[in-house]
Amino acid sequence: MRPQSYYRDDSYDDDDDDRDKYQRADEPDRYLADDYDNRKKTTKKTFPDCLFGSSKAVKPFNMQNMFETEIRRLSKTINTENSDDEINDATRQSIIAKAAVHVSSSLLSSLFCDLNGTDTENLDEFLRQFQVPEKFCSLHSKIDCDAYKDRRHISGICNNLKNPHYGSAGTPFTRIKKAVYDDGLGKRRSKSVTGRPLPSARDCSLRLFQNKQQFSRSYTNYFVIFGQFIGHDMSLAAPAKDGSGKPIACGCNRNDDMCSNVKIPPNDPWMSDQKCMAIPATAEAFPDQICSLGIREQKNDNTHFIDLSVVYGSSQETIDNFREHTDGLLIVTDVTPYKDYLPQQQSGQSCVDADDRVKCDGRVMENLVLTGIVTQWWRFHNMLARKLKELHSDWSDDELFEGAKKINVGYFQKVVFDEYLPMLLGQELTDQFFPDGPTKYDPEKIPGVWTEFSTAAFRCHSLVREWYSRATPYHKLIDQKLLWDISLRAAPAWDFNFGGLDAYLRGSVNDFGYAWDWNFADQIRHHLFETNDKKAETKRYDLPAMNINRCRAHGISSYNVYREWCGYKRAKKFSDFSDTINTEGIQNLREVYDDPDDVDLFAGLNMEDSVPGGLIGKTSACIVARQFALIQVSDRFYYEHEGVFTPAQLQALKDFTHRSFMCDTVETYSMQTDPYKPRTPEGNEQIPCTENYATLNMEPWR
Ligand code: HEM
Ligand SMILES: [Ca+2]
Repeated sequence: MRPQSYYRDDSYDDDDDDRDKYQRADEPDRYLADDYDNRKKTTKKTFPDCLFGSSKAVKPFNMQNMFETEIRRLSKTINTENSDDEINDATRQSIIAKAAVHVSSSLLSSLFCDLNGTDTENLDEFLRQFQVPEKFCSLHSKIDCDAYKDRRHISGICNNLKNPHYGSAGTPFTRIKKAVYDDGLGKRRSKSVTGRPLPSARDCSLRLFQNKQQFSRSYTNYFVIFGQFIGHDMSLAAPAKDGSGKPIACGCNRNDDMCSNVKIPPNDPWMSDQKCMAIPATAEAFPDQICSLGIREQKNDNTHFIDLSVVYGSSQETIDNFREHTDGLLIVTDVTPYKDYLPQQQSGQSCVDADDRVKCDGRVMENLVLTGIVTQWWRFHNMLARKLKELHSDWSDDELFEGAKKINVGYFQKVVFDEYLPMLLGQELTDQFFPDGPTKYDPEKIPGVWTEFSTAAFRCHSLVREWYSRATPYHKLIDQKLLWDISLRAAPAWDFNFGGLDAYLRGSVNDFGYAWDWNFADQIRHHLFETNDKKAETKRYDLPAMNINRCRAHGISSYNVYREWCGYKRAKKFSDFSDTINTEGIQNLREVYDDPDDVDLFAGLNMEDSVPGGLIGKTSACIVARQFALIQVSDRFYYEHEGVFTPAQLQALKDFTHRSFMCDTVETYSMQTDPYKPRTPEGNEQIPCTENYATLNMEPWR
């Protein structure tokens, strides 16, 4: 039995004409960006009367003035709040981004007189006509890319020589479809197309999702967490910061656009002891990569490229802290006789289980398998730097560092594009989106990570399992831990009696992942980051609910819109979903949502059947395939694009097998040929690392 509604007791049987009952015939369909695009072509821009000639209208309009006044106002508030703190660059940036949003709103209120009731669909178009003055937006600044002609900049700038900022860290997520917000500007989508409130994201999660612990026999947990690692390379939604640059502390009573809290419905069987999940909003950003005004967008703190941001960071400051500054090496923690660990962070938050000396990177230590994967690429960097040093004893620290980084990123891209993606998408979609291997670099393409990709399509959270095995170097099972035991916790990594950190990596190539469906592990749906602290307002989180909530906060259109973008018909009634969702899934959706156009993207995607031959839902696969194709063609340094590697170097990267990489970077006696796939007695058996092993052939780099 699926749980009943915990939130809305007025849930009613859907009959497929509900939409018409609640929506006036002449009412614009606010949620359909495609319709918007079509209308735009045919209708002329019309603004309310009061735009011109009204006493309220600002005319002539001086953007620079409005900006300066707004920034002065905001800085003043900050100065009085934090008289001791220096205003640093990040703070200035955040003031300016805020000012942009404020100026947008005040400009709009004066031009449109009254935002309520205006045709909000035109706002974005209108605002985009104005550029933020140059001195307020660093993206205008001229950059000398000469030094980066043949190596990547740490922040991703100069990857595109024509538009140096494209794809760099701190630029906004781009979008497939125009944002839909309640007020047209940035307020989280909260209403059904019928006008009634949408159910709370937690309510959706409770009623839509289950936990049947369905395993997939086709991939390992290592494959699953590798996906998390890739996602974290491309995307880091910047958390909103307060005036002094500190992360926002959200409480359940706070109800402004800095927090995206999720309400807990009454009678929630798991969370009745908390009122909400308090969640900081994503920091706002200029709407495009050229500083126009416009409606709210979200900031990506990582480079959008696939360039191992999780390993090297996205800023000079970060990487400088982690470099040894001799021989191109990264700092490590020596745990002889085992392979090196990541360096100990000097500052930041403590891990949950540790005293104040052990700092925890919330992202790297999200789970210890992920920590292990980051460690593997860290170790590999140092292996490469040492090998390059053997070949080029005269190279400087910088040359060795950049050389090793380039090979590391190149090999990572090989694994992502040649191994991970074909398996995730299936051969059919891979052939469709990557027909002749990599396409030529195209500087006109904006290498943007789409908010729909990072907030929904690539949040493969239904694959996340409950229990995590530890295994010996001979792959004998030691024991299993709940996600909770290895999430933001350092101690198990130091537990060398049970194999230390690498025990989890070894376990992950033996464990299956969960299947793509609407089953989510209780560990992430009811117990994520659970704390025993009685005083904590948020005692635990629900990850699928957070995903749904994030979709709404990021102004993401409904699932229906993306179905259509992927070539399926836009559903007018729930049963029209039947080409992507089975009967039971459709029934689930019908019980929760008023209208097919209400279905949140994340929810819709996780009700879907998998793409034939692939491992994730049909629409997700379509979005993911297109996203990776876009990132590939807009990445000047993509490993097969001209000039990055010589043909012999490329061949060496291709010949270096994933299994040998595992043998090089994991403390293990043996490994299966394809670590993404479960070991089988024949075809994918685990064989000793001493057999059929060949490390990366460095001759072409001599
Ligand atoms: C143990 C497993 C995992 C945990 C505990 C976890 C947890 C989280 C959390 C807490 C967030 C932020 C949610 C929010 O505030 O909106 C997040 C975001 C995300 N997750 Fe996961 N995740 C896991 C596995 C995965 C996997 C397997 C994938 C993909 C293959 C994935 C892809 C993503 C992506 C793309 C984001 C957005 C990142 C951003 O833009 O900041 N995650 N995850
Ligand atoms: Ca990146």
